[in-house]
Amino acid sequence: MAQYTRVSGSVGLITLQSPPVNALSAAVRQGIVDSMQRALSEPEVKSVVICGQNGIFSGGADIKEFGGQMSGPPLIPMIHAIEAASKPVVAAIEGIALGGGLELALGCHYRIAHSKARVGLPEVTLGLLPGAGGSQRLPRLIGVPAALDLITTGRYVTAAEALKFGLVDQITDHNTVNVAVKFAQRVAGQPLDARRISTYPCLCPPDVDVLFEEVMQRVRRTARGAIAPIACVQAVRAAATLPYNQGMERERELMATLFTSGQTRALQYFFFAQRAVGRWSMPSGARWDTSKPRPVHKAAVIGLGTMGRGITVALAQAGFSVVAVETQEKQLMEAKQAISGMLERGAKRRGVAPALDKINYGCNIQSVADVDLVIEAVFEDMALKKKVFQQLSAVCKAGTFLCSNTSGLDIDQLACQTRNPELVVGMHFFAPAHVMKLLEVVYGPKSSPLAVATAMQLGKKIGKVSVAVGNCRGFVGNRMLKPYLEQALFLLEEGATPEFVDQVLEEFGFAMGVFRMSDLSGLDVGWKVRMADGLVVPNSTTGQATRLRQGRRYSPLGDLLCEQGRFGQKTGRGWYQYNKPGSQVAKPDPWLHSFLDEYRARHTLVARRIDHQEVLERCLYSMINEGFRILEDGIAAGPEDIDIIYVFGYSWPRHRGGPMFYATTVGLNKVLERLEHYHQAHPDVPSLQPCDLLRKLVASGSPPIQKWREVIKKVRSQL
Ligand SMILES: C[C@H](O)[C@H](C)C(=O)SCCNC(=O)CCNC(=O)[C@H](O)C(C)(C)COP(=O)([O-])OP(=O)([O-])OC[C@H]1O[C@@H](n2cnc3c(N)ncnc32)[C@H](O)[C@@H]1OP(=O)([O-])[O-]
Repeated sequence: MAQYTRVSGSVGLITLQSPPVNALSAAVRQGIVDSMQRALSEPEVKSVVICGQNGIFSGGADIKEFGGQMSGPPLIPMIHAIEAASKPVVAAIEGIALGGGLELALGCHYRIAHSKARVGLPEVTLGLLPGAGGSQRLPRLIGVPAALDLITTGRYVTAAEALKFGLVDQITDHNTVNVAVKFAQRVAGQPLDARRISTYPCLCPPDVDVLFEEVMQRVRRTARGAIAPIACVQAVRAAATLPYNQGMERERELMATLFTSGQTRALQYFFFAQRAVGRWSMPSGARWDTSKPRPVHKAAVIGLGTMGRGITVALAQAGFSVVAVETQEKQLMEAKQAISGMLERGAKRRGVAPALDKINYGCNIQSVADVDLVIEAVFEDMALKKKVFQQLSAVCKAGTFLCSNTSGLDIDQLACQTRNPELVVGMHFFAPAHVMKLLEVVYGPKSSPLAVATAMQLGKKIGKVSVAVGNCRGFVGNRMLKPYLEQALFLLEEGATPEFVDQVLEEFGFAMGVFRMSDLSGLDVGWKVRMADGLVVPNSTTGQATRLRQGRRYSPLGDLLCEQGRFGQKTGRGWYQYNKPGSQVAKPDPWLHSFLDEYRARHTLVARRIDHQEVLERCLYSMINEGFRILEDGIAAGPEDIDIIYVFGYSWPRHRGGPMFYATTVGLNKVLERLEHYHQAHPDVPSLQPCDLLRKLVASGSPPIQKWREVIKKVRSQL
């Protein structure tokens, strides 16, 4: 709701009251309409101030209302009435003014912001556009180029930048509401026509058509199939080319298209999923709100290879003191240089001083004796990691948390090497560790809720989206990646090419198809894991046996490439060819096509035409099926955990919500039916055999994804 009070005798103060972010729900909108009527009707009131409770102006329209029937006064006429008001209305912006919240402020005649406030129109991140006049008023106020930037990116701007844009009229370090009330008293009675933004001409730079073309090309290139960024450009173009009312009509049309699109539903689901993963729980019943973390002031990183360096930078940039240990002297010197460079570049981008003094380097593990938490990032070898955990357990002070950055090895085996296995968890970062947002926090059977809570909080403090998952081979992300990669290889055996498979997956929205991604991360990484698992039969040339492992279909294609030193970008040859080792531009390789033809001939495989649908269904449904197995095993507490992991860690297109949400858009019964179809065709591929949980969800009428946790709980209780 919104509270109306009269202050300083002549100022009507309207306070938005809907914690935690004063979202413009139906009740808040009704409160604003009622309060404005009172303010305009009371003769003593000469001007009005709108502010938000709890130091927050407004987080915008109430996203929770989008799924249902909209009720209460609509936003657009409410804002029009404020703009048309006969008394000056001043917005007092504290904390944040986002989306509809900023659009409300743009309807006011003046905007006063606190120096720490941030404003923005992030609707595009929800698959929408500023649909309450923002796409028409903002270009008129700050110009087309700046408006295009803010609306197509959804980025927030600081109060200082907003003042520079002319988006706010004044910023203050003092109590913003008091400053706004004084300001409102000062402007009372002054003419307002020149303060009604909708009446402003939309000033365009001379090359405006070129600008729109450039922005549209950039947006189309980076959108990866998302429709909202394109609609945002079209809406601003309407502001630049049409009178205000016609522009508003165009905004309404575009918004209506987006509002009913599957993409905004996926992005709204994703918005709340991002918040849901913070409310973690473990099968033991331990939860985020019952497990208090222990503060970490000083951390250590053991092993300064690529991952160790990124983790050290992430910790130092977040203000933690870090002891960075690398036993190899030469590696240590190279790491020191690399880390300093990453810190300096990062600091330059953010306009702050590099946190070089936060790090103490050493080559002796003794130097971590007094830290609160250690992250081990040595080579992905169990024997080596066990040795490190034994050393750490002997060296570290009592109570030190021991964490491993392993990407899939057994956390419990590492915990058993220590005096306090309850203080051991996995902290699985994604490369580059100082850039990628995702962190899988992996708990083993002995991990304590205290250790999980501490790792989750540390993840949040270093700017990561942390997801708590159980201990199993590959955890969640890499476990689901296995059937996805497997199907891609089988499709090559049956007639597809890497280019075609990648094209289908990139059109679906992945930043990189499976084969380009494999070349980037290095084919030898998986090869070494398969060798350790005894799956690789060197120099396997012909015969069915080479394509079966324990009765399961297996494709040795990746092994055969590695045996020829084709590790991907790092060797200049992989599934694609590259100009030279390390270059990133993938080009189709005729050698690989003839290699595939010979391989099929050797294994009496007849290539057949494979279409888009089959590539998508086999690669994605096998991954989704593994997702259901993970939920059934309790390794992930809910579908949101899996979807957040895949969007932030594996470039699953955000506008498709994530693998599990995508399954709901296809229809669980369709996913089940197609898996059954493919499993029938490939009975020696267990990852295509539909998971029981999927069958149970379909049998119970395919409940909405928000209801799956209840079904999972019931299914697991029957296990
Ligand atoms: C017409 C108009 O053009 C269009 C159509 C629109 O206006 S579309 C809407 C445009 N607005 C946005 O995109 C801003 C979305 N919000 C945020 O970016 C962030 O929330 C935040 C404001 C920067 C605060 O971050 P935080 O980290 O301090 O807390 P939090 O955990 O994120 O949020 C705290 C709690 O508030 C809930 N919440 C936040 N914003 C909300 C919103 N706009 N509607 C409903 N709930 C919201 C959130 O789910 C969480 O709930 P719970 O999990 O505790 O139950």
